Formats: sequence, C-alpha cells, structure tokens
Amino acid sequence: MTQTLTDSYNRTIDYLRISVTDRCNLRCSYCVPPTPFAHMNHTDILSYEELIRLVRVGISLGIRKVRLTGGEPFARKGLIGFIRELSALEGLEDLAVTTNGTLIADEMKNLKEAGLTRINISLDSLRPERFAKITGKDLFAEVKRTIEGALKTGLNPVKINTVLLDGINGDELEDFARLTFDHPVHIRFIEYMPIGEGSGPAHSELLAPAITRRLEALGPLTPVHRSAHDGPAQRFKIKGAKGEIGLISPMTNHFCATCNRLRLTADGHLRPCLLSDAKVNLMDAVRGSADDATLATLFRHAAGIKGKRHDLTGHAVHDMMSSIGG
Ligand SMILES: Nc1nc2c(ncn2[C@@H]2O[C@H](COP(=O)(O)OP(=O)(O)OP(=O)(O)O)[C@@H](O)[C@H]2O)c(=O)[nH]1
Ligand SMILES: C[S@@+](CC[C@H](N)C(=O)[O-])C[C@H]1O[C@@H](n2cnc3c(N)ncnc32)[C@H](O)[C@@H]1O
Ligand code: SF4
Ligand code: SF4
Repeated sequence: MTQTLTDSYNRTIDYLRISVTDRCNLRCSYCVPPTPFAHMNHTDILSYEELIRLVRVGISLGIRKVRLTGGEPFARKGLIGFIRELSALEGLEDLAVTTNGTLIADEMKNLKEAGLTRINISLDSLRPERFAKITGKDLFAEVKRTIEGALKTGLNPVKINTVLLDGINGDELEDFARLTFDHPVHIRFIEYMPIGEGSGPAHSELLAPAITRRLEALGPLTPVHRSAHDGPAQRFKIKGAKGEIGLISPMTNHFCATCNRLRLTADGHLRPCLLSDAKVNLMDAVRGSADDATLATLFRHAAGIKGKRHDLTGHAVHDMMSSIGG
C-alpha cells in the first residue's frame, strides 16, 4: 500500500535530495572556504548499496523524486551505475542531478540511457576567465559542452543555476537572461544563502526584487504556472523567449510553506531543512542491525521535526553547503 509522508504542518514530503559526496573538484568562492578544510572519511560515507536500501524505504513512505547532489556528485566513482540502479526502483518518478557540469561533457547519452530524467547545471559566469576565478578551475568550455550535450540529448528541461553576487558576476544577469531568447533552457537566479562556517568572505548578494527590476527592462515577464514536480523557483518567460527564467528567493520570499523535501547527507544523516543544523542519524541504524521498519521510523521522525519555515535570526548554519548538497 502506498503511504504518504507528512510533516507536522501537513506538508507532503515526496522529494529526497541525496548528497553522495562532500568532495568537489571546484572551489566556488561563495560555497567553500578558501583555506583547506576537512572532508568526510571514505569509510563514513554511505555505500551505494546502503543508499539504495534507504531510497527503497523512502519510496515505501511516499518519496517519488530523488535528486543527487554533492559536493560534486560526479566526483564520486560509479555514479552512472548508481543512477542505473536507482532508476530501476519501482515507484520513483523523477531522478535528477545537480552538478557543476565539468566532469560529464561526454556522458550525456550514457546518463539518459541509465535513466536520469533531468539535469540542473550550476554556472556562475559566461566569461571563461571569470569562471576560472570564481571556481578555481579553467573549465568553462567543459560546462558549455555539458549544457549543449544535455539539450541535444533531450534531458529536458535543462536548468542552469546561477548565484548572483554584486561585484563578482552581478553584471552578467542580462547576459544569462538573454540566453533564454534563443535556447530552451531555464536560467535560475538563486539568492545567496549564508551557510557554512568560514565559507568565504561576506558577499554582496543580489536579491530577487532587484533582479526582477533588471529582467523587466529586457521585456515583459509572463509568469509560468508551477507543475507538480517543480522545485522552489518562481518561473517567468520574457516575451518571445524560447526558455524560461526562474527566481529562487530563499532570503526575500521564502517557499517554506510548500516545502516537500528531506536531505540525506553522504555520512548518513537526514536533514529536515537546508537552513537548520537539525539532523537525524541514520548511519548508526544502517550499519547496526536496524530493520526497514526502524529506518522508516527515523524518516518519519525527520519529517516530524521539520520546522514551519527557516529561521536564520540569531544563528548561522554551521555545516557547509557542499556537504549538505544545496
Ligand atoms: N532554502 C532552500 N533552498 C533550496 C531548496 N531546494 C533547493 N534550494 C536551492 O535552490 C538552488 C537550486 O537547487 P537545485 O539543486 O537545482 O534543485 P531544485 O531547485 O529543487 O530543482 P528542480 O526540482 O529542478 O526545480 C540551490 O542553490 C539550492 O540550494 C530548499 O528546500 N530550501
Ligand atoms: C552545493 S552545489 C552541489 C552540486 C554541484 N556541485 C553544483 O554546483 O551544482 C548545489 C547548488 O548550491 C548552490 N550554492 C552553493 N552555495 C550556495 C549559497 N551559499 N547560497 C546559495 N546557493 C548556493 C550552487 O550554486 C549550486 O547550484
Ligand atoms: S557550488 Fe558545487 S561546484 Fe561549486 S564548490 Fe560548491 S559543491 Fe563545488
Ligand atoms: S529553508 Fe528549509 S523549510 Fe524552507 S524550503 Fe528550504 S528546506 Fe524547506
């Protein structure tokens, strides 16, 4: 019998975001600190077999959508094989990935064949030199090839995630938005979230109201209705454009009232909210002798302690974005 997982505020939880690794081949200045920092030990990371078991339990409770993230998910060996195994699980309707796109330019067909349904690619600059400055690696051309490959392979819609920061890439807002004129991509502007102890210098973020004003100068914006599997973006189309614009505004217009997700970290913790350090330890149960019913109880507990909305007043989130998975 299909169950439904609900939280204490009657929100249905049907989306699990899995961070498969906290490691990444890039060093985006707004995501990780500039100085060396500790990573999880390999032995402390859930194996693919353990992850499959947990996803099965999640599906039995009502999870229908899984997104793989990281760190950089493709920095973990064997991810495509894991995607193939996940996509074969009965009951899973949407299997997506969020990636920096630097390691998979030649893998689009394989990914589609393995059962990936969608891909979100993060890209913060269209200028190769600036891309290298933000990420620490000269790999803009690889990301471009990945985006082109994803479009050609029909992993639709291809979403591009861009965190806009004044003085870093804020001046590229219009260049990104204009990409939607000729390409069927979704460009999503994300407000910077203050996450992770020591993650870089204070950034001057560009907030949604200012972004919207600048977009309106490019042409009339028509709202696009959200579909069932939509994430947090408010969607728009500029008149005549092939693609869409999305605004993800956790800071100025949060979307917690419709939050439908839990997060599973690579070291086996369920996080009820991205912007809270609360977590439920699944690892001890998985590596102990817990049965599936016990794991299901831990999933329900994580849903049960999910807050009504995020509250960043008076405290910051300690864990890093690259270990939570965004
Ligand atoms: N505050 C907050 N931010 C989120 C949440 N989910 C995603 N984001 C942020 O939105 C940005 C894009 O997230 P993605 O990984 O592409 O996932 P998504 O937006 O759920 O994807 P779709 O299902 O394709 O809409 C990232 O910077 C995330 O950190 C959330 O539940 N809360
Ligand atoms: C943490 S990354 C993990 C997946 C993959 N490495 C990537 O970059 O797509 C997921 C998303 O989080 C976003 N992100 C990272 N730090 C952020 C922050 N402080 N505020 C808002 N978004 C952030 C990134 O831009 C990316 O789109
Ligand atoms: S945003 Fe993604 S690619 Fe950039 S450092 Fe963070 S985890 Fe790596
Ligand atoms: S901040 Fe927390 S409650 Fe709000 S949408 Fe994100 S994960 Fe959900």
